[in-house]
Amino acid sequence: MLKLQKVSFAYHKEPVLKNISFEIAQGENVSVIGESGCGKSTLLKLIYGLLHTDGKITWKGEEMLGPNFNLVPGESFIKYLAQDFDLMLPLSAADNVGKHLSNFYPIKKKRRIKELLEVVEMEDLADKKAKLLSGGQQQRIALARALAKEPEIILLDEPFSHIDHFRKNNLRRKLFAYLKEKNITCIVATHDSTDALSFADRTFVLKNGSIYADGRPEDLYRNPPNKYIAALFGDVNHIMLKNLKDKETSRKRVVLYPHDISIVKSSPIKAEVKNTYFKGENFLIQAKLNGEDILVEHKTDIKPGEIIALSVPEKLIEDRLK
Ligand SMILES: Nc1ncnc2c1ncn2[C@@H]1O[C@H](COP(=O)(O)OP(=O)(O)OP(=O)(O)O)[C@@H](O)[C@H]1O
Repeated sequence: MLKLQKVSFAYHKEPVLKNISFEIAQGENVSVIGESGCGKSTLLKLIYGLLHTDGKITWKGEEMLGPNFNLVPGESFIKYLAQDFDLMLPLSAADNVGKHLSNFYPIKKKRRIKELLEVVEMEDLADKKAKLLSGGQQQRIALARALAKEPEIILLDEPFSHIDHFRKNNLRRKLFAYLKEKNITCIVATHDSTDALSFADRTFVLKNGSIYADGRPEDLYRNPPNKYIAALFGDVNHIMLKNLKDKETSRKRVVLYPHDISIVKSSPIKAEVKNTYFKGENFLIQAKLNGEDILVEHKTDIKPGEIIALSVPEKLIEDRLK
């Protein structure tokens, strides 16, 4: 188990992380989400041992003492994939992957490099120099290198940020299945809601230097406690209740995703369409509801200027207000 107790950190005066405590089980996949600058990378660097904290970080009961006590910062059983990939550019893709593997068993080493290149779908480019690879290809090689020595914990900072959509989904499925199979504990700092929703066992939301929410991704998505959390998963509305409910007088607002709101034949809730955006399977309709901007998902295009009637299930509103 990875355990953090009262971990705080400041680069200068202002603390970036304040009294963070949590436990992560071996083999668990945790995603860390939060707005840019909230401290996701800093948290990973603290766990890896690049930054010092007065708090306590333990793995399987052993305290990790951090850079003030280790000659070479960074724990050997942890791999940290930073946002800059730190590859050896003159070396080939394969040599980068095998950089930390022992030369004592050359056949074993070759087999391991091949296995890893397959995981990141880079077998065809094994002999190409890293400097000649694209950003996404370099990122995949850096991922393979991080896995090479089978770490006990892997810390991934925006691991798919340079990889195209087409490849990303397949790579994600392969990588996270591989980590589960090997029981490698994984923490992913990400802006990408798919990383958080589809693959994580648990999601931490960071805000103002603290763990603002800690839960199953499904629960955080379905019942977002507030707009900040809902917005991390995509477009979100924060609508005045009185614009949705007759006789409502309070100033309460409710968090609703665009797909929570339906366009119906008739209803007392009327809005004027301002813009329509094609989103593949659906259109995102931007409309004005009593002066408030509202986003609604709909199967077909609707022209600006048209008046639409909207409906939201009562039960959903009640649940979101709880
Ligand atoms: N080396 C540094 N020196 C001083 N301040 C830093 C340093 N690195 C980060 N910071 C500051 O610490 C805060 C947290 O940064 P961090 O990189 O951990 O955030 P993040 O959530 O990972 O951001 P992003 O999502 O944009 O990658 C930011 O305000 C940032 O400006």
